Amino acid sequence: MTLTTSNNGRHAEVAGAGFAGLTAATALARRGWTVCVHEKGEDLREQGAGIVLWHNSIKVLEAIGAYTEAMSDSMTPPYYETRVHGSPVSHEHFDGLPWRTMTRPHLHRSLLSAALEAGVEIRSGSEVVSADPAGSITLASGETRTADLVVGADGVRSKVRDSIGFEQERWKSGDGIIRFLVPRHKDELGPGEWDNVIDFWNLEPRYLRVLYVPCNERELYIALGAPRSDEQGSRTPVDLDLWTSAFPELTPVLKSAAVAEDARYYGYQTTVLQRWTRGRVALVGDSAHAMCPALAQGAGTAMANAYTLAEAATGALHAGFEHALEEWERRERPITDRCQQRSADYAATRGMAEGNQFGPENLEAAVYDPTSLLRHADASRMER
Ligand SMILES: Cc1cc2nc3c(=O)[nH]c(=O)nc-3n(C[C@H](O)[C@H](O)[C@H](O)COP(=O)(O)OP(=O)(O)OC[C@H]3O[C@@H](n4cnc5c(N)ncnc54)[C@H](O)[C@@H]3O)c2cc1C
Ligand SMILES: Cc1ncc(C(=O)O)c(CO)c1O
Repeated sequence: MTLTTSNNGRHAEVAGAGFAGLTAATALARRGWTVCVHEKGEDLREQGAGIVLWHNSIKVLEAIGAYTEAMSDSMTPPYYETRVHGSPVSHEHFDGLPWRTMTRPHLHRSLLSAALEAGVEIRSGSEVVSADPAGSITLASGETRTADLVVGADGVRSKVRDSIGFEQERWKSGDGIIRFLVPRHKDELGPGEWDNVIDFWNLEPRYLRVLYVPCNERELYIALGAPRSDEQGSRTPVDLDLWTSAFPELTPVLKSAAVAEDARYYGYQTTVLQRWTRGRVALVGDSAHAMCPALAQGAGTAMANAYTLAEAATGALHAGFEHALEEWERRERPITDRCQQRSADYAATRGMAEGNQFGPENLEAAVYDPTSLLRHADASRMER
């Protein structure tokens, strides 16, 4: 079934069919835009493991028609637990704030269905090589396509961004992780609260960490953290003896991780741009603000910003279009900047190991509702 929306005469070209690109495309199409998404990969799918979403992106899923599918086959764990050297340090519940865990392929499929239902055209095997702020993109095939709005959602190595020459600072953190989706192994894990998210930290004699995130009854996301400089800890395939000696209680799931194909170590990285927009081009997601995952908000802020971009671009008058994009950045960016900075600080200090870190400041991005028409009025009331 395709939604019937009346065409508003505007056209968008989107680079990248990741979480940010699909969200922007769907939100635009539901507002009457014709939208073409270019994905350089031959397949429309998301690799990688699991993801934690919070209220901000859950609201976006609702607003773009992806909620029902995303909520099926996903879960809200009872608690977000933190343990250091095997001892519990916190059990967080977030006072009823909605949050959800799921696999990345599941989130991607849910967004893809919503995009197709909204009438978005998606071209796979179509790489964007450059963009022009006047409103066009050029593909690897040599074709140039014009648009009222160009969305650069082409990830951390964005060609839309780099072809235009957005000023940016990028840095790598000392830590990183190897991610896996493995079977739950609930029976073999023995008694315990295995439906919780459990962040297992070992800080002595060396930093090794396992973030345990159940995604549904069958699938478990685990992220194995170690410093880049630790050759043994960052090695793939993982060194099973090292990991089971550090986390013996997780032996059944670590055994599955050790035989996974395509395991890869991801070093944390941060990208901060001076501006997210230039002319008719707007960047969303990792192309604009790649962040360390400590607060689990990379995709959440990407989806929130993609949604509000669609809203701002739709409301913009033709003559004031570029100014409207600048205004969008001015309004929406501070929350993402603060979240990104906090995430980088936590990655540097490993401070999440203290537990009980999801207080009001760290949940700022999660609590935000990018779909609320009252949100700016709320924010200005709070500032006063
Ligand atoms: C280890 C780790 C754990 C994380 N955990 C969480 C979490 O729990 N919660 C959370 O919210 N976030 C998390 N994140 C962040 C999240 O994964 C990213 O922020 C999010 O995936 C960014 O989405 P995106 O669409 O901007 O980019 P991407 O997912 O990178 O998508 C970009 C897409 O564009 C395509 N592409 C690239 N170049 C081109 C081109 N030139 N032309 C056409 N297509 C192109 C790519 O193939 C890809 O499909 C985590 C990140 C990491 C590294
Ligand atoms: C949900 C989540 N939180 C925190 C981290 C993190 O590394 O700090 C990661 C990746 O390991 C996550 O996937």
